[in-house]
Amino acid sequence: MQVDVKILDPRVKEKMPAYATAGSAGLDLRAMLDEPLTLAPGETKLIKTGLAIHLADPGYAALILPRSGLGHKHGIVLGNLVGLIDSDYQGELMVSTWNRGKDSFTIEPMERIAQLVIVPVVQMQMNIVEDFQASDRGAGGFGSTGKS
Ligand SMILES: O=c1ccn([C@H]2C[C@H](O)[C@@H](COP(=O)(O)OP(=O)(O)OP(=O)(O)O)O2)c(=O)[nH]1
Ligand SMILES: [Mg+2]
Repeated sequence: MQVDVKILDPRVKEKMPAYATAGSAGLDLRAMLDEPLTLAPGETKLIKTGLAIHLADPGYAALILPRSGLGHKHGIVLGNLVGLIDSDYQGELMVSTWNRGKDSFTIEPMERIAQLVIVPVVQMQMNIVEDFQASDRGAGGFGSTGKS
């Protein structure tokens, strides 16, 4: 799918986000920092990516997700847990970077800090009803089907 992209930081041009393998779902986003940024345990900083995208079609959205290595090994995840990029958003993609770990972590300029995934979206039209047609599950949830 073709998406309009604006490059807001010339450094992006040298290292354009790319799918690492043919089957990759995510494009890695880089930290457009001027100097290394140390995040103390518990600290959150909004980091620029130097990129803007305009999906334009409400049938799509983009998600910003953590990278598994950074998240699992170093506790570097997202302050908003998941970033949701609306199809009509035209501003710079920003990564809320949260150190949920116990140690300080330093992010280097241009380091790949998160990944962007395009997903299909369905907007719902609300059909208001008094009762739902019965389903097997009904209102059961939160472990109602047991463990094994
Ligand atoms: O990690 C993120 C999350 C959001 N955004 C941008 C794109 C998104 O379309 C816009 C609004 O995001 P969201 O709707 O999640 O935030 P909000 O707090 O509801 O702000 P708004 O009132 O602007 O919708 O902010 C980012 O750049 N990075
Ligand atoms: Mg919103």
